[in-house]
Amino acid sequence: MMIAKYSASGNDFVLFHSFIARDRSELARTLCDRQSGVGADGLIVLVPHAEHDFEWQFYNSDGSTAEMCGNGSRACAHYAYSNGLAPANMTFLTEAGVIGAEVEGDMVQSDLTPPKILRDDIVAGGKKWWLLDTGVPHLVTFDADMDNFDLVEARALRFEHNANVNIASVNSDGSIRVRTYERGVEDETLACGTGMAACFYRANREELVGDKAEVYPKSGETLYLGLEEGTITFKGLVKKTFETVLDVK
Ligand SMILES: N[C@H](CCC[C@H](N)C(=O)O)C(=O)O
Repeated sequence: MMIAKYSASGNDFVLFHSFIARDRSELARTLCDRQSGVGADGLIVLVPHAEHDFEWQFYNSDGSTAEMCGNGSRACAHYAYSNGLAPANMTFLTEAGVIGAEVEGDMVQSDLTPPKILRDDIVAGGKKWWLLDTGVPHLVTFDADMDNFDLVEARALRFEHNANVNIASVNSDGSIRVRTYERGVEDETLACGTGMAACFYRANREELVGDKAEVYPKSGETLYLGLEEGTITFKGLVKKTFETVLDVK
């Protein structure tokens, strides 16, 4: 089976397509292992869908499934278009709902599911946190000192709230820096799309930024976020690192 390895702003994925949806949790753990496998933050498998261009199965590197993945959706759209599985402007089904995506060269925009504020009253570690849903759950706090990301504290909050954990800082020019501890990877990743979306949305709701912002994850790449009629648009470059034949199914 041909598999592809992609990086979307540093968040990296193994992808392939299949006619059959099956439990691939064990395969995800095997392929995503950075010592004995290909190495990735997640596995994405595209399968046929009667109404949309395709449906996907998304697995974190620990084999857990997740309803949505912002960076994965951008890599997946590029993979689908490059392999003739979908037009440049496509829709596909995730457990979070239908995602629209548009491919322009290596620049891909995903339209995420409508963001929800689940809680805005959490206090932990002397910080005020919001819990938001941008396809998956995210805790968000603002902290000017981005070096102040305590991964031990983040891990505890991740399990207490079963959510990804983000710290963000709004720059004077309205751009946002974000660091994310990712559920299911159980570590900080170089980028987390739904996490950047959650940080952007809180900053927008608190009038710290307007309806558009550049967001910089740990990888330092530039992502373009927007809020259009209640939908968060998420745009940035993706890179196909390599493709190869592997005995997977
Ligand atoms: N680890 C997340 C899913 C992937 C999210 C992230 N990679 C993104 O780009 O949105 C979770 O289990 O909630």
